[in-house]
Amino acid sequence: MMNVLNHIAIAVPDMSTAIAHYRALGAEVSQPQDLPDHGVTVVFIQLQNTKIELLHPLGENSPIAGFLEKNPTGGLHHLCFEVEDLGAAIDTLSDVGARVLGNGQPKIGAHGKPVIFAHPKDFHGVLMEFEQA
Ligand SMILES: CC[C@H](C(=O)O)C(=O)SCCNC(=O)CCNC(=O)[C@H](O)C(C)(C)COP(=O)(O)OP(=O)(O)OC[C@H]1O[C@@H](n2cnc3c(N)ncnc32)[C@H](O)[C@@H]1OP(=O)(O)O
Ligand SMILES: [Co+2]
Repeated sequence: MMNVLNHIAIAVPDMSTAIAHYRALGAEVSQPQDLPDHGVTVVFIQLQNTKIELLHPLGENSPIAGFLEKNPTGGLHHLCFEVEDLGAAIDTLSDVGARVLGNGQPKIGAHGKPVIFAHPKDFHGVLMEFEQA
């Protein structure tokens, strides 16, 4: 069901500073992408075996605003796994008692594919994102 780690997401209080840090390390950093439907601006750092997603709040009701209030210098925000069948993943999450966020309906993510999130309190303290492979 899940066998690829698509990205590791980090919430950052200042996107320009974060981009500069990763570029200084020689990382390949994408241009910022506003995702108003998700309340974030994202940047992807391409690695050989996965990606890092830098996240910054966008708009008034960003779902990551609370996280940055609690973690003002930023922090690891979520893991994103690719799954062959997102519908089956939703069913499995329900079977194991994990709440699927956003009324359980997939949304189109930064890669133009459907994604869902499972509540961190139901996954050992880790916010889990699942993206249709
Ligand atoms: C999809 C586009 C893009 C992509 O990759 O394509 C993205 O990844 S967009 C990423 C941004 N979108 C989301 O994160 C959507 C899902 N997230 C949410 O709905 C919220 O962030 C939620 C519900 C997980 C938390 O919201 P909020 O912090 O406002 O709620 P609470 O303060 O009530 O938090 C409840 C409880 O959970 C802890 N928490 C919050 N965020 C995280 C986290 N990222 N990792 C681990 N734990 C988290 C928070 O501290 C609270 O714990 P408590 O012990 O009760 O204080
Ligand atoms: Co993500």
